[in-house]
Amino acid sequence: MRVALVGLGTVGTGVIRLLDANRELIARRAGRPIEVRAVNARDRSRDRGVDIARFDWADDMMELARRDDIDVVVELIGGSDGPALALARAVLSAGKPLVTANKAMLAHHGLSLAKLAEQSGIPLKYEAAVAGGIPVIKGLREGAAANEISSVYGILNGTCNYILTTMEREGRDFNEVLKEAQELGYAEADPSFDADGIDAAHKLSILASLAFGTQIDFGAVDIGGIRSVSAADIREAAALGYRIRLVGVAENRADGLFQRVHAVLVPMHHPLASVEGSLNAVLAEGNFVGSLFFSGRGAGEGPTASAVVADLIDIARDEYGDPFAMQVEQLAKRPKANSGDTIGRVYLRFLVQDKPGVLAEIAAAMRDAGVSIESVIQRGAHEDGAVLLVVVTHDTAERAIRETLDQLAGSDNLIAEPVVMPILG
Ligand SMILES: NC(=O)C1=CN([C@@H]2O[C@H](COP(=O)(O)OP(=O)(O)OC[C@H]3O[C@@H](n4cnc5c(N)ncnc54)[C@H](O)[C@@H]3O)[C@@H](O)[C@H]2O)C=CC1
Ligand SMILES: N[C@@H](CC=O)C(=O)O
Ligand code: NA
Repeated sequence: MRVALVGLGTVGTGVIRLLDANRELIARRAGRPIEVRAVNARDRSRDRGVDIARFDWADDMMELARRDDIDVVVELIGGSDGPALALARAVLSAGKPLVTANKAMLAHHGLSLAKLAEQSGIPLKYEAAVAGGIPVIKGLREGAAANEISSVYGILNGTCNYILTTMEREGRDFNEVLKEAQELGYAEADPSFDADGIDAAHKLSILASLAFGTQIDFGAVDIGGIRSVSAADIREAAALGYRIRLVGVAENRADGLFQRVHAVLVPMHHPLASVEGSLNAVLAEGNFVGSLFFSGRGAGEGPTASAVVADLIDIARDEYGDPFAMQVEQLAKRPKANSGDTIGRVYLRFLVQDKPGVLAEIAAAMRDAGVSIESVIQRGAHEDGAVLLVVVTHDTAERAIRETLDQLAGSDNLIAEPVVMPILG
């Protein structure tokens, strides 16, 4: 099977290395050899540590869609629109199979691309796009296909998980650890997609569609990131028996689809608490299978290449079906659920003035909103006479937390925006 690779960065070079290293095994498993025939990237001469001189260099990536000597195109450029989308459309319209790791493109255009694939009766495969090397697309699309799935959630961004767990273990600074994650090849070209939760939201919207049989609705994901999580939050959470993780949650609720990415407190005994570094994990609840837990490396060269090549092997074996497990027209359109109804315990961290009446003001705002307090921790002088105040609530509706914060907005006693993190489980 003759492959064209477009994009020769972390993932593209990983695919070349993997196909070189496991050539014989892959040929036996795929039933035929899989070989890279042509490549294209922005820079032809960059030293990538792999020999690309043995492949045809395509000056124009779009020609790859039309070439008779190419059976499959692999898009590893990235970006939701621009050249990646133009290439994907051209490849599928030409009736050629496409493999992509591009979750941004799928979150925005997955359904129209799946329609093109359907029309041509050819595969659109994207295992690498969600949770890197973990076969979660295959797991949900095939393994759990018999189930009604009510929720799917987990750690979907390796960069954020690497940052949070390194900050936790080594007490190091956010920016320094982010730089390291970039050097390790985990981060997106624009790392704010990682830190601000957008990448995890892309993946969550794809997972939700696959799990629930609904249309991808990236615009309906509530998105938060990890920039506001401080070393103090990590310490306070640990003292309370929790770890902080960026988690994406999707639930198929009676009133609609709930999709959210946010930093949460995870109890130490919860399976997500032991997910460290660039590992990802996904949990799903099926009505017959029960709980499923998938874990493995969510980012980086090797794991991502592993998922891309698994897709190529499926195509070589002629094993594929509808990209989102059913025909696009069968996917239901659901409204966004009302998140105000979400019930749970919440961690609130305030940085306040060290003066009488501050605690009373916060407690009054909570009382007025009907929020019941489980515990309060006040840590002496923090910085410049400020005091750190951590409040953990009993089960409470999210709208009551919003009311509390609205009431406190603009208070002279608050030195910084309060940090709010739900407590999982
Ligand atoms: N790095 C990772 O751990 C993972 C990455 N992904 C996805 O895989 C894709 C590739 O990611 P990386 O390899 O990390 O990115 P990268 O930035 O290392 O490589 C991107 C490659 O695309 C090429 N490129 C960019 N714009 C181009 C253009 N206009 N024309 C031709 N070539 C162009 C660059 O020259 C480079 O070779 C992205 O969609 C990313 O979101 C998915 C899972 C994990
Ligand atoms: N930037 C992403 C790469 C994999 O999808 C991440 O950190 O998870
Ligand atoms: Na995957």
